[in-house]
Amino acid sequence: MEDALRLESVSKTFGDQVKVAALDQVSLGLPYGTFTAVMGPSGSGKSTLLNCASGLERPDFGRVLIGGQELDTSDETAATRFRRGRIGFVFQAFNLLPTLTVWQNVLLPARIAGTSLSREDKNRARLLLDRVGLGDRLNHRPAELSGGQQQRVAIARAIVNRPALLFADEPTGALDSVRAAEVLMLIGESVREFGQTVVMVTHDPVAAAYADRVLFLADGRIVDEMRAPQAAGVAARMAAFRPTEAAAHVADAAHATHGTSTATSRFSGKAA
Ligand SMILES: Nc1ncnc2c1ncn2[C@@H]1O[C@H](COP(=O)(O)OP(=O)(O)OP(=O)(O)O)[C@@H](O)[C@H]1O
Repeated sequence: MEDALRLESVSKTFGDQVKVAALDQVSLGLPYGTFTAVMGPSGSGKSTLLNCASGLERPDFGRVLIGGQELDTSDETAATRFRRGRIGFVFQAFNLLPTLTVWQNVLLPARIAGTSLSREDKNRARLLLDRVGLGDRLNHRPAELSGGQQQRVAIARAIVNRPALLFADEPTGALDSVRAAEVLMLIGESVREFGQTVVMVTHDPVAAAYADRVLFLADGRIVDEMRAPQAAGVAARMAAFRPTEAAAHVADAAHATHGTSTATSRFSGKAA
């Protein structure tokens, strides 16, 4: 079976005079029903990877295949139609519509796709919103919620609509550790129960440890990976990047308490 997501030698450069290779011939394959975390120092290309993989940004070179089909971003309307129903996003700017209530925001993707959620889906949406602590906020508008609450609405929306591929950029960034753990468990359940494929950018080794696999980026390349990651091992790997970066990520890892690394390094050289 083809992968849920494949990148073949994807490159993306920014800048005119001074060129920055945000992605440098990145190839990867993510099977269906897998949860992958993407980590790396600031500026290593994580967001660019997410943007190119989801068709929000067009690579300069290389191909992106979703469910075996090439994502063609030359026709924006066709690309949008292709993404709809297949791809979900949880980004830092939560993309909630301000005039709609929590409940309407969660149901919106199904309405846009012209399908309606079944009674069972709606029950599940209610349960999910209960589980993320928003069961009593269904009629509130985003402006009446905190940043963390808005983030949880965006995550519930992404899970309820079950896109085959879900891209999440720092989905737990605005949450305290208890809420973050709840959300990450929900994402993990969604991967296992519904075969969703999730790609999550994070700076937090504890969050990354919920994934099946961590990809480490440096200077636009995948320089390492870890399967069945554990927080302490991920934190140690992050600490091996540049000293300035390491300081920030070691701080992140202060609450990374359990386990040891199960790194399967395919690369012997230093990452940065
Ligand atoms: N639109 C843009 N124009 C110019 N340069 C860009 C643009 N987007 C990204 N870059 C550059 O490409 C490189 C990779 O950026 P990217 O945002 O993908 O990194 P990142 O790993 O997500 O960083 P962070 O962890 O700080 O969010 C950086 O050097 C960045 O400055």
